[in-house]
Amino acid sequence: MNLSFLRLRNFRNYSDLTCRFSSQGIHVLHGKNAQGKTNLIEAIYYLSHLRSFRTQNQAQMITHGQNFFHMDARIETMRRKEDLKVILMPEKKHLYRWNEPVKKYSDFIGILNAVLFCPDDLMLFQQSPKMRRRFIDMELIKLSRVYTFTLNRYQKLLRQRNAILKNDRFDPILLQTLTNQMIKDQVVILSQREQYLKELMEKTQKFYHFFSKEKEEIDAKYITFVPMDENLEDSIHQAYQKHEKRDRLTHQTQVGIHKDDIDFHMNGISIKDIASQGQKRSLVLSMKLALCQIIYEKQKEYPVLLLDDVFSELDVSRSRQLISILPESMQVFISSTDKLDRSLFQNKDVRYYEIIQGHCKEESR
Ligand SMILES: Nc1ncnc2c1ncn2[C@@H]1O[C@H](COP(=O)(O)OP(=O)(O)OP(=O)(O)O)[C@@H](O)[C@H]1O
Repeated sequence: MNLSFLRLRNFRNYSDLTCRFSSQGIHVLHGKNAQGKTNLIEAIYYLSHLRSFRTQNQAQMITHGQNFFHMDARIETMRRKEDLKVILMPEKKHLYRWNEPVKKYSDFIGILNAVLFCPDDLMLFQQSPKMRRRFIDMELIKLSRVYTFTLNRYQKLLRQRNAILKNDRFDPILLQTLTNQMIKDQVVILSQREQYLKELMEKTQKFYHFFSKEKEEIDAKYITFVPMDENLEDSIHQAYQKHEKRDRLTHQTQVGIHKDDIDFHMNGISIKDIASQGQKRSLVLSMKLALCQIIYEKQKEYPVLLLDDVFSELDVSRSRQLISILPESMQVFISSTDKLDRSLFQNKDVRYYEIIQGHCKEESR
């Protein structure tokens, strides 16, 4: 999969930018600080996820003094071409595929499948459990329609259940009906989350060893409120029965997958307590490469890989290792303040784009 064309209007410091990219190879976006390199990476990420990795407030992405942004993109996959358009106004978002409006975000997310590494990813281990659940959900949403549907329904039911619990004179039959559906949904969500994490970590471990040459055992445990075994559904039922009194007292659903967490560990010790910044960086990069591999195995083509400022803290040997394991057929965007010497890329196909104050100029090869 690749992004072959991008036009941005009123997006951050790009008033009107048109770019064409080759279908594979490494695209180096280089330039001084505050010129718009990360803004460009953010725009591509946004087209894939309909959210930014830098802000919750999407209106911040609209150029100061304007009241909308406009993105047009051409995505090419092995099977088809896609024309995508997003128009964002402070209160509204309009999505189009081949100029036809797209009503549901879930029908748009993942048409462009982009995987991002950015320096803030290193916070994953320190952040709240919510961010670690999101780390899994963001990818499963793109990989499985059943997961997306089930997770959306679960979240809706959870809101309804909490609303019912806030009313002292609620209908117990309605509460039980909602609870039963939530239990079934959690069986699906838990199974998919656990399976995905297992696959991700198996692949991560291999990348980590190759990439960093370190011998540590890397793993992750999915932490939930019930044992993950063949009696999963019964165990969830029992947990809900056990907590029903507390749920009523606190007017909140006390147990469920909305409280789960992931414990990443190295040689059996929690990453947040033991790993150096360099080890965390190698690990997160390995997870991103593992994810690209999972996507390739499921969809028979690589996602677009976005590496924001990846080399600033990597030593030369790790930088070379990283470049050497990037698959030839994957389209990669790398932002950097340095122009990154061609020799770093060995024999890889590399193109340079200079970013200066919201303009992007491809350099002749
Ligand atoms: N909504 C906006 N409207 C106009 N300009 C904006 C907006 N948001 C950010 N900018 C501008 O974008 C620039 C920052 O761009 P970006 O974060 O892409 O920098 P960068 O090239 O990645 O720099 P660095 O190497 O320092 O990370 C700043 O000049 C900032 O003022």
